[in-house]
Order: sequence, then C-alpha cells, then structure tokens
Amino acid sequence: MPWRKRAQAYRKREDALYDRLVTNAVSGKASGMNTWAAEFAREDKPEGDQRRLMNQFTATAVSMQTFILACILYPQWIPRAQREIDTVVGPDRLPSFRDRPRLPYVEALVRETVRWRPAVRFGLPHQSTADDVVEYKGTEYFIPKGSIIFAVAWPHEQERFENHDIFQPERFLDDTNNLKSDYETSAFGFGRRVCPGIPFVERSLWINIAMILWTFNIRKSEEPDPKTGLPFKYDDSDLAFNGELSNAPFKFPAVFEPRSVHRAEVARQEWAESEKDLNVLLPQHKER
Ligand code: HEM
Repeated sequence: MPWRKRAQAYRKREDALYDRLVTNAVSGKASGMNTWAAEFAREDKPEGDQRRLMNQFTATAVSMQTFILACILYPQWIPRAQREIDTVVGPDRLPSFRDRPRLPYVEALVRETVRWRPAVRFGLPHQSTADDVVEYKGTEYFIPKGSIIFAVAWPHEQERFENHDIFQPERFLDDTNNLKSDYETSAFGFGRRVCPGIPFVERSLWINIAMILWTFNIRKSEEPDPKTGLPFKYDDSDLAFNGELSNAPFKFPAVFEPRSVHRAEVARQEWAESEKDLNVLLPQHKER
C-alpha cells in the first residue's frame, strides 16, 4: 500500500481508538465513577474541542509515570523528601494543598519531573503564516510561509542544566532550602501558544507526588522479567521512552509498599470519607 494511504488508514484507526477511549472516560465506564475530566469533556462547548483536549490529561499521567521511574533509578533524594513531608504533615493525615507553601522540596520534584523527561518532548507543531527570517546565534534563517515548525523543548532544557540526565530536584533549591526565584521552563512551549494547562498540571503533579511519598516507599521489582527470565533492566535513556507526542516511559514494574500499616489505614480512611460526587464538588470549587 502506498505510504500516504497507509498513513491515512492508521490515522483512521487511531481516531477510532481514541474516540472509544474518550467515550469510555466520559461515560464513567473507564473509572467506574464520574470524574473531573469527564465533566470537563461534557461541558457546553463544541464537543470536538473538549474531547480533543482530554488528550492533554495524558501528559500529566505520563509525567507521573516518569516520576515513578525517577524514584526507582535515583532513589537517593527520597528520604529527604519524605522527611520534609513528615515534618510538615505528620503521620495522621494525608498532605493537602494547604501544605503546599511549606513543602518546597515537593515543588522542586514537580519541576524536576517536567524538566528531566518532558511529557511533550518535541512540542506541538505550528505553521508559519508568512515568509520570515529568524536570526539565531549570528546566522539568519529564511522560513518560507507554510513551514511546519516544532519548538523542541528537550534540548533546550538539557543545555541549561548541569548533569541534565540525572534526576536532581535540589537544582531548583537554594542554600536555605527555598525554591530558587528564577524558575522558567520550556516543557510547556513558548510565547502566546504556551500550554494553558500549566496550573492544572503543576497542582495535579504536586498533590499526587506529595500523597504517594507520604503513603508509600517505592522500589525496584525483584521479580524476573517474564520476557527474558532475568532481573528487569531499568533504563532512563531515550530508548526507554516511546518518543511519541506524549513521551511516556515504556512499561516497567515498580513495587509500592505502604510506609506503615497506620499510613495505609489513614489513606484508605481519607479516600472513603472524601467527597467524590462532582455535582457537589464542582459548585463548591466554582464558588471559591
Ligand atoms: C505534563 C503535562 C503537560 C505538558 C508537558 C504540556 C505541554 C504542552 C506543550 C509543549 C504545548 C505546546 C505549546 C506551544 O505550542 O508552544 C501545549 C499546548 C496545549 N496544552 Fe498542554 N501540556 C500538559 C498538560 C495539559 C493539560 C492538563 C491541559 C488542559 C487542561 C493542556 C492544555 C493545552 C492546550 C489547550 C494547548 C494548546 C494551546 C494553544 O495552541 O494555544 N495541557 N501543552
């Protein structure tokens, strides 16, 4: 089959798959409950736009997978993060957003996660609407109208940081353990089309990371890899990520162990008691 036809056929299949997944999410079938994402997709804007946007939530999930891989490959920072969380939160409740100003290390973890392996590694394509000339490092480049342009985030992030391949949250903290003030990132794109989801992403990552580290210790699996019969080979090189638009790490095993029986019980209890009905939650949120 000619490549164009084959690409179109793949596109059709992907759209159908995507549509089915979104429909499952929106109907609550995927999670077994009403979710914020589902509510969002049902809002009264043109359906197509909202449903397409849901794809962006994937990037947040991908960043969480990336964070778990970092826990396994660079575990040396975990005791410090857990000490900070324990000092502020104590052993009897889960972290909440009220703790955020007092947990700079968790904030540094969020920044390092999106820096280390950006979930949208190559940025999103843009098309130039007119001929243009762009100057870069003393050379002028002619960009004809209609060019497809990618602002690739990853090399930019690599150039700016020492030991950029290592997961090192401390790089965002100063000597007094406060967040450095000069934070900027290209992981969410640039200029007027920069990702509008940044506050959502940062809050989601923050609360997930804080709660996971409060509740669990995370470690490598000792189980043999069923494919090879040998210990699983953890990898954080380019080869370990799928390189697609949302740059997810390939599947890897991870062991989550509750830090204590008490913590597991607190987490279960808080989940049982938390409000899950969006008809109650959303109006409260909008009132604030
Ligand atoms: C870790 C998570 C995410 C990452 C790394 C990410 C990254 C990006 C990047 C690189 C772009 C392209 C910006 C440019 O062209 O310069 C973008 C665009 C966009 N993102 Fe995100 N994103 C994430 C999550 C989200 C979420 C959760 C939402 C929605 C709630 C969202 C909504 C959007 C929208 C609407 C655009 C298009 C903006 C426009 O073209 O004007 N993103 N994102």
